[in-house]
This record gives sequence, structure tokens and C-alpha cells, in this order.
Amino acid sequence: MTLSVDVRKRQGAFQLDVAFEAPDGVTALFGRSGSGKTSLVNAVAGLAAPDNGRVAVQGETLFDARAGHSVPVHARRIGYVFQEARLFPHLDVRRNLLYGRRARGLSGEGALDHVAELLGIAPLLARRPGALSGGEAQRVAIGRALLSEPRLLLMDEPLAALDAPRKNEILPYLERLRAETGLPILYVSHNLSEVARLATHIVVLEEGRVLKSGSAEALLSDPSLVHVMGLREAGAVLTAEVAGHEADGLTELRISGGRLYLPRIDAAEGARLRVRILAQDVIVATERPENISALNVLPATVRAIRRGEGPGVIAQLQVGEDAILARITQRSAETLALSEGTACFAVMKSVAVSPTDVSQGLRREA
Ligand SMILES: Nc1ncnc2c1ncn2[C@@H]1O[C@H](COP(=O)(O)OP(=O)(O)OP(=O)(O)O)[C@@H](O)[C@H]1O
Repeated sequence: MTLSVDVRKRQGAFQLDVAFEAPDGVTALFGRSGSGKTSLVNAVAGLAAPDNGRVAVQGETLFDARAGHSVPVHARRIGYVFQEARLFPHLDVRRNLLYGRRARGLSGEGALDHVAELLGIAPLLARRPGALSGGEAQRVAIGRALLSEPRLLLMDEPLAALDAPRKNEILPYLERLRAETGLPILYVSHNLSEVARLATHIVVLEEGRVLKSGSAEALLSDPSLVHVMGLREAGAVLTAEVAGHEADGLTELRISGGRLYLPRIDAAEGARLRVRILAQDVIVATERPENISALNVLPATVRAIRRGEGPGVIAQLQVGEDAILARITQRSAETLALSEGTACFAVMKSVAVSPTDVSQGLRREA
């Protein structure tokens, strides 16, 4: 495993007790405010020493309490991106980018050109941070972290300070980063749409402990986590391939359980995507509906039904090899006699999926 974390630390009344293993790619740390995300990131970075445990990245032990071993912060080769860009105001973008590199004694304009291109910041190199938008500044901060050639990138709510358009401007660059560099990233966020877009692996924290850890596909379609994800935000992701673009503005996707028609997605035929389908946008029918405006009607099987406290239930549906969630009323579940194994159809409007719910640049193994 790329990332192996097992740490315990007491902070006042709060006890952090977290263990998980994560593969290559983006590992999202997801949890409510105060669940211990930042404390965990600080322990990995070496900014706060755990009372106990072990941290290893790509086979190298950075911290081992029992062995009395702790690699100092500056020697951990970890890049850190915070909520605010924290650029040096008196240095232009080029010198900000090279700062971490110089500190590590690395040279090379070639690397700078590559990172500037990757993050779309080449036209900004001569500017001072004061002349950058929030989104541009954050891309520079990511570039600066990358240029220090870290073996792990820690990103603590890197988009939280940005408005929605600025967030949407950066997300494609983070997708490129995930696809092109293969650098392991520990990504803290309490924004589920961001997590669904970027994460290959998710660790859900609750009160300082790991509630669950697993692949993004498995966790986002787990009905037992809906209370943490939030009812309105809960939704699974489907892996898809672009089958073609149609003249009326729709894109046809192949998924393991059939075809999906969505508003045009700007991706080449054959491209692999991940599409987030919110639980509240899925209708369940026990017969194939006819004469209905929704374009997506997929054969499915009920895998689980989970009751909440209110009038709703969450149904987990198997669609081909994937699982999706449907949020319906208990009354509907009873009327349709839904239970584990019931054959049904998952019905979804095309327009329910917005472009920001589509993740691009997936690696084959992701
Ligand atoms: N130095 C400290 N001393 C005592 N308690 C602390 C200290 N640092 C953090 N805590 C407590 O530890 C808990 C976890 O905090 P942490 O910042 O890790 O949570 P978080 O999940 O990152 O929250 P947020 O999303 O709000 O940033 C909180 O209850 C916090 O009050």
C-alpha cells in the first residue's frame, strides 16, 4: 500500500485513533468539522507528533513511535497545500514556484515548464500574487508544492476558500494531476461533490476514528454512510465510457449495466469518466416505465434497503457491476414491496447530472 497510517494522539478531550491503508491516487479524508481530519494530516506531515503509532509512505517509514523514529518535517518530502495559497507577496509567480525547489537544492526550468503547463499557469509566471485571482493563486500554490518533488501531497481543504466557479476552474487541473503524475494525494474535504469527483479511495472519519475506509465507488454507494454524507448530497459514482455524441446535444455513455444519456460532455469518444448520480435523483419502478420523459431506464436489483428516521429510505441498487443509491419514501418502498433481490428499474433524468458531477482523466486502474 502507498500510504499506511496508524496513529493515536490525545488533544485535550479529543482522542485521535486512526488506522488505514490507501493505494496510489487521491485518498480523501472525509468527515464533519471536528472529526480529526486536520489533526491526522498534521500527524502525517510531522507537524504534530502522535503519542503512538506508525506512518509510512511508499514503503518508507516516516514515523514509528515504538522504534523512536521520526523523520523531521523538512526531510519528509511532503508537499502541503492549504486552504489559502500562502504565496510570498514580494516574489513573482516564477520565483514562488521555484521556492520549494531551491530549498531542496533542486534545479531545472524544465520541471517548472512542465508543472506550469499542467496547471495552466504559464501565462502568469511574471505576475505578483496580488494580481492573481483566488483560483489562479491556488493553482500556483499547488505548482509550488509539486515542484518540491514530494512523495506525497497533503491538501487540506484546498478549494474551501473559493467560490463555486473558481472551484470548478481548478477541479479539472486536479484531475489532470491525478491522471498524469500518479503522485499519492491525501485530500481533506467535507465537500462530498469534490470528494466524488477526485477520490480514488475514501477514509471517513467520525469523532477521531475511522468509520470506514475503502474505494470511492464502494463507499459512495454504501447506504450505511448516508447519515455522514448527508441525505441531499449522498450519491454513488458510476464508471463510464463515452460511446458517442448525438446531434440533439446528448452524450451516450456505456456503463456496465447499460447506456446512459446525459447532456453533452466535453470528452472524446472512448474516454473513461466517472459520473455521480445523486440518490435523490433516482426513481425506482418495478415495471419498465413507458411514455416517460426520463431517458435513462436501467434494469437493476435491490441489494439493500435502509430506513432512516424520517419518511425516507435509501435503496442500494445493483446496476450491472455497479451500485447506485436511490432515496425514496418508505411508503413507495412498501407499495412496490421492495426488498433485497427485487428486480426493478432505476430511472434517471438526463439533466439531473451536471457537468460538475462528471470526473475525467481516470487512470485505467483507478
Ligand atoms: N491543540 C489542540 N488542543 C486541544 N484540542 C485540539 C487541538 N487541536 C485540535 N483539537 C480538537 O481536536 C478535534 C479535531 O480537530 P481537527 O481540526 O483535527 O478536526 P477537523 O476534522 O479537521 O475539523 P474542520 O473540518 O473543522 O477543520 C477538535 O475537537 C478540536 O477542537
